[in-house]
Amino acid sequence: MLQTVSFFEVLKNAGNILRNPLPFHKRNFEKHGDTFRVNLGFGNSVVFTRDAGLAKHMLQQQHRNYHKSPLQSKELARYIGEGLLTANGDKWLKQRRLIQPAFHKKKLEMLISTMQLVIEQELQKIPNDQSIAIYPLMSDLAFKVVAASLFSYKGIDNEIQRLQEITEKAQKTLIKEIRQPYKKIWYYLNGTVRRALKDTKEARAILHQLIEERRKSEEHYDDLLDMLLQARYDDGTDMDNDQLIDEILILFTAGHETTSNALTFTPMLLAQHQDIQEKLFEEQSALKKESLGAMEHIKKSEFTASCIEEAMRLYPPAYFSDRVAIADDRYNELHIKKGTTILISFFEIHRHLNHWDNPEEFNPDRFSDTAKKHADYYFPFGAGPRMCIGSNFAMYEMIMVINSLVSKYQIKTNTNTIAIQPLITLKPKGSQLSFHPRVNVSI
Ligand code: HEM
Repeated sequence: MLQTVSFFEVLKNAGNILRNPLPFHKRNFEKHGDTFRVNLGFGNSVVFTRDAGLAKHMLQQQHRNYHKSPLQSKELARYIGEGLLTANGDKWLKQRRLIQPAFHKKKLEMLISTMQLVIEQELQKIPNDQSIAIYPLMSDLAFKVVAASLFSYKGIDNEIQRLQEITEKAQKTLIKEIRQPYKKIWYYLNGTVRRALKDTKEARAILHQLIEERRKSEEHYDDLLDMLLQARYDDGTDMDNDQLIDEILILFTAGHETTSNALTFTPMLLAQHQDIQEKLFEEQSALKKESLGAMEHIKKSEFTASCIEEAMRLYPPAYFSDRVAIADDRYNELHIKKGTTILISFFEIHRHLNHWDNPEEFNPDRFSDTAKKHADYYFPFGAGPRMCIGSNFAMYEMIMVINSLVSKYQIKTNTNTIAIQPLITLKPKGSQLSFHPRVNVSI
């Protein structure tokens, strides 16, 4: 029988939970163990877990018995449609089979030069020797990398800019609705939701036009859009424009904020750990001498990968996920009734004393051999068949960004703490850093 946090306890802490639910989660895990129930009143409850075995059970071994909760399959789907991230069951499987090949490592290699170009352009916006908020810069960079990988965008900067504004606005509106459910009706009445949905229609119209132009074009771009247009279902048919637009909006949403969060937390941690930053710089200086091709360079940037992996352990951008049991199930002694919603805290699993020595410490060497050795309790990209389709894409992009930053600059900070904002993703709160050019570095 699971221990339960009462509805009274939830109400008493409502203000704090709204601001940052993580201390409430931690307190209750410490008090009630790795899995407990939270009573949400009116007959509703959610089970919280930081049991890595239960997480794998739901995401991997018994994944067919667990669907995404209405938070993703309904609320998020209202803005970005029904596709990879938001669909369940057969529809999800059909889309995953179709889209997966476009994210295969070999295909991604074709995107590397486009990604590198955008990254270099965006990083040029960093002023020397001044304190700047790095998050907005990384947010633009991450959006543009996905957009350029999809559309190779030449001459459509305005359209891409508008798509970014709309994607970001839809996410903000959804956060408001979720975090302040009692104001939900107000957001409908005062037009906030209507405006966001109207903008979404505009985004769909822009994408429709871009897709139609590409369908008519004789040129090959070898970008993600070409790959998605060429993809065929088992019966030989292709995606219609509506489905393609859903999937593109999903790639924008799933690949944008998560990546910008990790690309902010990693330099912040490096700024606070100068010795680790120096080790990274040395790895890069040595690799430069080898004059490798871009892909080979990424693959050999092992310490960079370890730093990013360790940053995502401490600050997983997707810090939780949830599933609903669609039939009764059992995990060890735990009976899981049909309809139970279970929230998995990746944040807590990544800091669990059973799995990590000194979990609060930033120590990239934990990942020195291979991240696979932690695969049973390390889930930055989820696990099982619904694991992030963009994990390689994201790792390549992040390695290129961090390599470029550390090779050119010494990154510094005035603070030894990192403040967080847990919203749909785990975002940094404040991201001031200063970038000091390294002397005698050829770039
Ligand atoms: C650091 C960056 C990223 C992180 C931490 C991340 C994390 C995750 C996680 C944890 C999931 C699984 C969610 C669940 O099971 O409930 C997921 C799914 C997904 N991610 Fe990512 N992601 C990142 C970047 C990307 C990028 C760059 C793309 C695409 C360009 C992408 C596209 C997707 C899609 C489409 C799904 C849904 C897959 C499915 O359900 O089949 N992600 N991501």
